[in-house]
Amino acid sequence: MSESVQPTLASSLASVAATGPLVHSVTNAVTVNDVANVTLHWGGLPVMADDEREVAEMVAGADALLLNAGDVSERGERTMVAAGRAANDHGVPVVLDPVGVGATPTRTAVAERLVAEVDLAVVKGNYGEVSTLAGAAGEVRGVESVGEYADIAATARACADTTGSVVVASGERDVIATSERAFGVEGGHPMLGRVVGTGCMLGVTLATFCGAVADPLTASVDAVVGYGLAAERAAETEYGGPASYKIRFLDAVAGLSPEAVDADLAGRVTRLDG
Ligand SMILES: Nc1ncnc2c1ncn2[C@@H]1O[C@H](COP(=O)(O)OP(=O)(O)OP(=O)(O)O)[C@@H](O)[C@H]1O
Ligand SMILES: Cc1ncsc1CCO
Repeated sequence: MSESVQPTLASSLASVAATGPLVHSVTNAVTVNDVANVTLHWGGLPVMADDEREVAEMVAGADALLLNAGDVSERGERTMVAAGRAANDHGVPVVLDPVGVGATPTRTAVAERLVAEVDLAVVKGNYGEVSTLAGAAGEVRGVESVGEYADIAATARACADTTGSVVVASGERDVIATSERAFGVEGGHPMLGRVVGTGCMLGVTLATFCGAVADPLTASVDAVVGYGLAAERAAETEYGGPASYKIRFLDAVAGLSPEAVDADLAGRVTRLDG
């Protein structure tokens, strides 16, 4: 049995526009500029503070926190734990992107510590990362998911159970889960898979929506649907390859105003069994 869920993207975009959420990202050096720009293009305000002395002060005034574990270091781990705890103290929603968890024991230990010590609103990973956090067999090489995932819906629900958060599992088809329910989201474009950092940009997109929309599941569904829509609009332009596609994608995000969103997004989000 499956049922459709109607996304509320226009309403969430209007909330982001009205709030202009300050999104504090503790993130990796590879994709930091793309993460900052996509935050701004959604209508949020990016800040990348990552000094251990400053993060608690900065997050106190933020609307959402992204913890992206793409750069593991002892200092980075301490910074993320401090930022996460401060966010919890101030009721600021936290999105965790456990980049590369499962690739090395060190990355896995850092991600597991963050899950244990920080209350998370959303965890976003590719299929391999989500499977690793769920305790299922996941295959992560570097930061890429490489394995076969027969029942990612059930695995994402198990991950939601383990982490106590909404889980977004990215791949050819994104899956969004709580411990009770899982949804599949149609849309997006294969070009996203050819650009480094589209997972990181999805993570901060989730944080931006969480900074303006109170319910993390609603924020996640609308963020993933909006991300996919922007990817499709970018693909309709005349891009020359992955590099220019990324620029078109950022432009498409900036162009997605509430008025510019198709009314009919029905059928994109489907309840999954499992
Ligand atoms: N083949 C595909 N078709 C459609 N969308 C895709 C495809 N591959 C990836 N995507 C989209 O790209 C985005 C990033 O997902 P992906 O699983 O590649 O993240 P990731 O491995 O964490 O990325 P990165 O490490 O480069 O930041 C998601 O929105 C996902 O839906
Ligand atoms: C390639 C890479 N390595 C660490 S973080 C990162 C960015 C994509 O996740």
